[in-house]
Amino acid sequence: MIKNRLSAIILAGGQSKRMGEDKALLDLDGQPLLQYICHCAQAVTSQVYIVTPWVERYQKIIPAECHLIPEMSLPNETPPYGPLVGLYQGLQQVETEWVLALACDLPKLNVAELEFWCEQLPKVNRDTVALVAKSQEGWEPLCGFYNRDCVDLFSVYLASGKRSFQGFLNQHSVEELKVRDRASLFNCNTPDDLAQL
Ligand SMILES: Nc1nc2c(ncn2[C@@H]2O[C@H](COP(=O)(O)OP(=O)(O)OP(=O)(O)O)[C@@H](O)[C@H]2O)c(=O)[nH]1
Ligand SMILES: [Mg+2]
Repeated sequence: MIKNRLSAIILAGGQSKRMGEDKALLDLDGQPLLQYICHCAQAVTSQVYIVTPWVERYQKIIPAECHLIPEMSLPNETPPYGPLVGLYQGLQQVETEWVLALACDLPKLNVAELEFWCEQLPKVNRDTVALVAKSQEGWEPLCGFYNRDCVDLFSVYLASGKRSFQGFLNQHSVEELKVRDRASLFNCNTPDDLAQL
């Protein structure tokens, strides 16, 4: 039932400074990490989008049914604009009531876990604008769901010059997404993280 109410936005426009090479292209059991994330997302929605400034780089590696959204330049700002801007730009392109937001550096994400997350969506309160996982460090903004209403909230937030996802999530009506398999939140940011896999 949720499938046509839900789309997914994967962000793949980070600098990968800590990794030293593009995380989206890391090899995970023979497939690029971004491709793996696309396949996971496709298990819960047929509408999968990737927001990136590097459309050509990823065109060949993503499944044919997934759509690339080119990240637009912002006037008077130099890239990188950060993940909140990426999600905002993606949200403007989708039509579903809810969007699953994902990072491209989640090698332990899996379909069973995403299905568990999706089951929580119909139970959120009416005024909830996002359902997002939390860890010891705080919100995990790219492991969660955002209501389309967030487009307007992001717009106001960004216009005030703010870019922090934590700040945004703390100031709105956000519920904590229950996570069954904590490993699925594992963020592969550094060569050491990669070696752990
Ligand atoms: N489209 C888009 N995605 C971004 C941007 N910044 C970060 N992301 C994505 O957001 C997710 C989380 O990024 P991080 O792991 O925090 O940082 P990163 O920039 O990829 O890597 P570092 O340079 O090491 O901090 C990844 O999927 C990134 O590709 C951005 O400016 N635009
Ligand atoms: Mg990360």
